[in-house]
Amino acid sequence: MKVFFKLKWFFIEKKKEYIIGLIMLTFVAILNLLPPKIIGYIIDEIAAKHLTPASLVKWMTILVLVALFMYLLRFYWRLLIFGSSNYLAKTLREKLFSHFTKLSPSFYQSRRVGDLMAHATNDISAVQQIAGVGILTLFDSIATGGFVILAMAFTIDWRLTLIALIPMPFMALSTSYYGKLLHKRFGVAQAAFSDLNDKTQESISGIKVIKTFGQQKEDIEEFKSLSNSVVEKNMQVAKVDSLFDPTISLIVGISFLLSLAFGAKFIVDGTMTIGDLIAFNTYLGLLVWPMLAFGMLFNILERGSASYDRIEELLGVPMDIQDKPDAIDQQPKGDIRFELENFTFPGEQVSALKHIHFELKRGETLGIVGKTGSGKTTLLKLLMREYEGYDGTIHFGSHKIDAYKKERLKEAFGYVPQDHFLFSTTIFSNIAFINPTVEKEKVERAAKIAHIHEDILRFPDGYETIVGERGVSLSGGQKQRISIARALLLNPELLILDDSLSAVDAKTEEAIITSLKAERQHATTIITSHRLSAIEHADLIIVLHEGTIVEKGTHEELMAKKGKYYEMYQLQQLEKLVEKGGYCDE
Ligand SMILES: Nc1ncnc2c1ncn2[C@@H]1O[C@H](COP(=O)(O)OP(=O)(O)OP(=O)(O)O)[C@@H](O)[C@H]1O
Repeated sequence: MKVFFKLKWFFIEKKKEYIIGLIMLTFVAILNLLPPKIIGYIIDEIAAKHLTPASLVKWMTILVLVALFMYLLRFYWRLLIFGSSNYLAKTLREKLFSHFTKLSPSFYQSRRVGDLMAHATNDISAVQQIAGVGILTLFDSIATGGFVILAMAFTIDWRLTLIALIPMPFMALSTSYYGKLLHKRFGVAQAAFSDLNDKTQESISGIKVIKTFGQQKEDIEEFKSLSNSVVEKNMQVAKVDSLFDPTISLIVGISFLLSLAFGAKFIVDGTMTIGDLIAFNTYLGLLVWPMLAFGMLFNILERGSASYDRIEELLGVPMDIQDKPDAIDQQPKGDIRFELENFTFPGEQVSALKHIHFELKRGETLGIVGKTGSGKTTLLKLLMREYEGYDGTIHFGSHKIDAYKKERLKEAFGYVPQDHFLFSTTIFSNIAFINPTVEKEKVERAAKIAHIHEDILRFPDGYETIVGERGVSLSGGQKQRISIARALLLNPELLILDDSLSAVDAKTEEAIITSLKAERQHATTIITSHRLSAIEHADLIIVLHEGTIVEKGTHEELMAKKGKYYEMYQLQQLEKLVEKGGYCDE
């Protein structure tokens, strides 16, 4: 029942609908009492040979009118109560989705997508049940059941009512026991469903890899085994679920038996009429649903409460990085200054970055090179404030990055990540992602700087060509260049290319870099790369090794130093030479 209290905010919001709906349900419950009473009365009239055709027509008309009125009331309460429960599902879904969009990368690293999807579907529908069927069963088990019992006791016979109610405590005990069992098994079934969801999501996303390695059969087997596990766990739920109805029917049957035996005795004693016994038994029949509802209520509340707790737990996951109360509502502009002593990822022992000190003037280009795992992306993530908790400071313009509102800070970046992502929509919409109504000329201009315009014109529908699963397949280099165009469209204060030229050939790389230099003379650019040709032109180059800067300077300075950069340069020249078959055209 505590879950109703937890959902107080929703019931208050929808109080009008629930109050009107429950008033209608009360009317239905009261009107429900009339037919048995009328039928009992008619039978007694028949037995006493008092029934006239006129009174029969009168009672029949009343019965029909009662039925019609109940029909209308039942339609409207369903509309109000079940309609509101849909609204609860919609509100929770939106809250959850909006919260998901604000959570940090570390949250997504620790949670499985399949799990999150299961929460957003199964758990929400279990909570929705509380506000719909849950309210109905609560009302029916207490009010409808209560009215029927009162009608039996006060309008027919209180002795027989007490006798017929003897088996009831057993029902309360068994439903509560089944409820607990169900809660446990439902949790297990839910976990199995999450695993299956996860597997499906992973298999569909990784279908190319699965096919390439010819692992379809193994994948299908694994899927089958998870699917079987879901069925098996749900069977365990169904077993308990299936015990509910027979148990309740058995208890109701005992009630009928008792009422028939003792009712017959009371008729023989002359303390009860046949009509009364028939009316009593009809009431007892009306009691079956409230009793079933009582059992269902436990079930719905157990499931819904566990689901609501899980949803609340997710909604309670704090956004890792929050704005300060006096955060600056202004987009940062200007020089970038790193004075970072140490950064370690949450839960890790070893530092990912140490002693990172450099300054980049507005409009300059920074090149970051280093072996894989040397900390290039981590440095960028800190600059974009995806992680905090480091020793030192990072300035952007005249303030530290954490002094700005996060939204405003983000606006300053045009970030092209290593693992670029294109949506299954048109090329135009992919580039115009941040501003779908932008003019075509601007999109084309960005595409020209990223040297993808010509490629796009060659596609069947030009900029309207659909990419991804529903459309054309693009090469890695084309995808990278579309991602670059997307970032360029923002005309960002700081453009970040995180190894974003790795899949384009050397000539295209050079052309892109030349256009970027010409277009972005007054804005800052950071390029990380394994290939030195991508950063050779930079105003400042830093060489990272095991999370720390081992060299920094311009290309010429670093070459003159004959250190790590020089070694990398020589090695890459040699590689180029080998690729060309041993001839150097310089
Ligand atoms: N979220 C994380 N949690 C813990 N460790 C991480 C996390 N992200 C990266 N690391 C670790 O930090 C180190 C630096 O990783 P980073 O991605 O910055 O390297 P990189 O230089 O960008 O490599 P690459 O060139 O392969 O992209 C690596 O050892 C990596 O395993």
